[in-house]
Amino acid sequence: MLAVHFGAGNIGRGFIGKLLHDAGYKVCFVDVNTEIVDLLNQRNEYRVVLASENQEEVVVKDVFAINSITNAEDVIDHIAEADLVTTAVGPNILPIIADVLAKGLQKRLQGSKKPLNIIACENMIGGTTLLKEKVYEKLSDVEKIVSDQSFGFPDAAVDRIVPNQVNEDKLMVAVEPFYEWVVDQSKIVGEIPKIEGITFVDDLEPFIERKLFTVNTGHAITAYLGYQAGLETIKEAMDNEEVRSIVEGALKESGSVLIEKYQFDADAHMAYIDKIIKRFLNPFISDEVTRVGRSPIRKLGPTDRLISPAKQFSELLGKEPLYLVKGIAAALRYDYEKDEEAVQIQETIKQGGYEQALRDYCKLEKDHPLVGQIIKELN
Ligand SMILES: NC(=O)c1ccc[n+]([C@@H]2O[C@H](COP(=O)([O-])OP(=O)(O)OC[C@H]3O[C@@H](n4cnc5c(N)ncnc54)[C@H](O)[C@@H]3O)[C@@H](O)[C@H]2O)c1
Ligand SMILES: O=P(O)(O)OC[C@@H](O)[C@@H](O)[C@H](O)[C@H](O)CO
Repeated sequence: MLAVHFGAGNIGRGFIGKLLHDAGYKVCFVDVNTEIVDLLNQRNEYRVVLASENQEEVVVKDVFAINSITNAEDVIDHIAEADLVTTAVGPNILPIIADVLAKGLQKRLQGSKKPLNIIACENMIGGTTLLKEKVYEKLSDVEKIVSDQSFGFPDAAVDRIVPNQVNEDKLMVAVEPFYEWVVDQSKIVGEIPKIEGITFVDDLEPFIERKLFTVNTGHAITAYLGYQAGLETIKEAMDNEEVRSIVEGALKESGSVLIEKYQFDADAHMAYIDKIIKRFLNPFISDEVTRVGRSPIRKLGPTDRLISPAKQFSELLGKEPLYLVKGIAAALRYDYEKDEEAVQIQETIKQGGYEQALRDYCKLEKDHPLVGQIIKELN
């Protein structure tokens, strides 16, 4: 069995590639990073180390890689033959890979009639759906009709903290022990792939919102407050009492939305929050606040981890989200100069003030109650 996986980065190698290998797939990584592609082809294996007391290590074998910039035709040929396609490239890159993916699917339609599932493993609501839209923009009307029968585009939620890291062995990747991969079963075509570690569900929405509005809401707020306090890592930020109490407050707020909306058991959800906070405090992981805070325009988007739970708290529960607002304010203050999106937000604020940034990036109009609350917090 062949799996084509776009993105041989932290999650690609440290999580998805490993699970696919364990399930018996030969993994073909597609990336634009020449050094990583060459190393994968020289060794055909890499190490994954668990960031825990025992530092257990496994070797992921039977892998190779293709550079999609210099070797797009090869990527297309492999998609035409693949049994599964997955991605972990980052939400902003999905529209870019859509081109080569569409060409691979077009080629496949000329030959094999084997069904194929494509799963985007990105931190966003509807990642695979977005990828499908971008792919379909490149197909003819007839190809779209055949594709509807042959190709499945299930959305997914993925959870495993894999920090940026510099290791002597450039292919090695250290990952936290915990992981969760949930896939929307209703959109699968053909047989359900047998991959240990994937939970297939009929309704993904509660799972993706629970993950994004707990793990990623808490993570982002820790990062932005930590940055503001001059701290470098997520653990350092969580060790700061003030940061921690704001993060805990924000997770109670997003939690009350999730409990109300999906009828989650309140005690079980509090246990889920506790577990996540412990993961942020993992002493074997050093995760920079600038990685976790990366791309603040994306993170301040209307359906993402900060604005969506705050809006739902305000609109669904009719209350003011005190702690989520503090997190949003910290995100708007994030001025890390090596992050292009942070620089762009600061420029917008300089030109048009906070109201303009809230309108442009968060899609919050002036009369939304959150706008006044966020600006009050910023002032
Ligand atoms: N790291 C984590 O803790 C974590 C956990 C869960 C989900 N995620 C999600 O997984 C995705 C990847 O995150 P990551 O942390 O692995 O990032 P990363 O930067 O380590 O990996 C991304 C990889 O994509 C490659 N890439 C960039 N453009 C490409 C292109 N056009 N074609 C093919 N490959 C391309 C990069 O070279 C890089 O190797 C993101 O959506 C992220 O939100 C990350
Ligand atoms: O990947 P991002 O930029 O959407 O978010 C940064 C981190 O919060 C994220 O990568 C987490 O480590 C991950 O989502 C844990 O499952």
